[in-house]
Amino acid sequence: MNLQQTVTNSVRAFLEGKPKQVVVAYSGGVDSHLMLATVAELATEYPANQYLAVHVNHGLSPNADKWQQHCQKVCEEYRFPLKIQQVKVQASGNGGVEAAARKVRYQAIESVTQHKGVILLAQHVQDQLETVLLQLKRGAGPKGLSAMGQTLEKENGIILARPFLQIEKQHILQLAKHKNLQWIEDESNQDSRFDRNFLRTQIVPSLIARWPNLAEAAHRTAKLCAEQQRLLDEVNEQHLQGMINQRFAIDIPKLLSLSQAWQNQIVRYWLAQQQLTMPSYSVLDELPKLFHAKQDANPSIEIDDYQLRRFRDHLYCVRKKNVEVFSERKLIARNTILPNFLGQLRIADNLIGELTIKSRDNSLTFKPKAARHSKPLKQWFKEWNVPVWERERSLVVYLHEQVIAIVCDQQIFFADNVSDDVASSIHFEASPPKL
Ligand SMILES: Nc1ncnc2c1ncn2[C@@H]1O[C@H](COP(=O)(O)OP(=O)(O)OP(=O)(O)O)[C@@H](O)[C@H]1O
Repeated sequence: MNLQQTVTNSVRAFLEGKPKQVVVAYSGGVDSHLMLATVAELATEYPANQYLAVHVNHGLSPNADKWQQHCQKVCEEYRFPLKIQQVKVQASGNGGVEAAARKVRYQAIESVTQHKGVILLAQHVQDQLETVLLQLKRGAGPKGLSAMGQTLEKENGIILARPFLQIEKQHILQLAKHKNLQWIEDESNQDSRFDRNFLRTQIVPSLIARWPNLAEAAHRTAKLCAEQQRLLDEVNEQHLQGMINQRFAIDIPKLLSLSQAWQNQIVRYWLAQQQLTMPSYSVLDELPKLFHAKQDANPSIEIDDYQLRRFRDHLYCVRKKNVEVFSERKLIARNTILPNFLGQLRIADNLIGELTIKSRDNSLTFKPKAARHSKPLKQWFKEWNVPVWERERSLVVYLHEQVIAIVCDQQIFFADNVSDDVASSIHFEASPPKL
């Protein structure tokens, strides 16, 4: 098979099947330009798909606007629809500006991608080698060494795909030159203050000169680690299911009945299920103190933007900024992601624009459906055994001026006077999802 065919086939695999939205993450660099060119060529063969290119303008480089114009020009030539996403990058926490830019970039691209849509990213096998090396530098275990997967279906139903992950950078360059593509060079790629650039410009070339197959070998290691991690996660899942309550809190005595290594495994798996940053091993070492603190103590462990807390022999994970500023919002979309990990509301068309959600008002009296007597909300929380910090996170759903439901802690409660029609038009998915 020649190079052109290899590249075309690697992309084709993601365009086949049921019609879907195909989103090309287009930076203007050579890799994603070749991706765009390949998709543009194949699009006529798969006309039922919906196509879109997205360029994220981070505004970080003095050339950012020129790159944006370049991407607009190229997409016009291909007659390929393009969406420009302007973002603001605020460096904070681990990884500095690079990590912050990556995070907002993915969010910006996903925000224009539909459920079950595929985002095509143009990372290649040398990028994979760099990722494995960066993970080694962090002392990662099998999960980190799994590096980038070829396909990943995210919790929000969006698929991240990397068709070029087994393709050599030099082959991408060769084909791009052959096709006479005009791409931009990001000058910051040469800045070796960034770890990835340091590896790319100063380390990887000499490693590849000595071991030409190293990138492929690293990709194989990543795949093997991902496989091991999947096996481990199957067992983690079984353990976790046997020890979590309705609020996704871990039963501490059950956890402590396992070996230390499994305890660490399960806590890390549990946090990963909630999409939270992984704590370091030194933080995990603090857990026994939390587990064995006096019953009347209120201990907590701080990690980035969340806390681990113990409440009635259960381990809870709580966002530090407990109440996201959220005073009132009219629901104008069929799917609304609620703040504070409360979950997602799905609303039938007839109720869109009619419903409003507001933060909880303490004075509210609410009567859950099927309850016989109306009681203050406070009372319900007590009866449901909702920890104090979680009470702050509930939201009230209004239909016009009437309270019809309360979303609280992985559940939605409808008021008694709500008709079955209205109640069945609102679906609530808890977050994190029940596994
Ligand atoms: N500003 C951006 N807008 C849209 N997609 C982007 C942007 N930056 C990167 N991407 C996507 O993420 C992938 C990985 O990013 P990375 O920074 O490694 O690539 P790059 O070197 O900037 O560009 P390229 O891969 O196009 O040569 C890119 O291949 C591209 O698909």
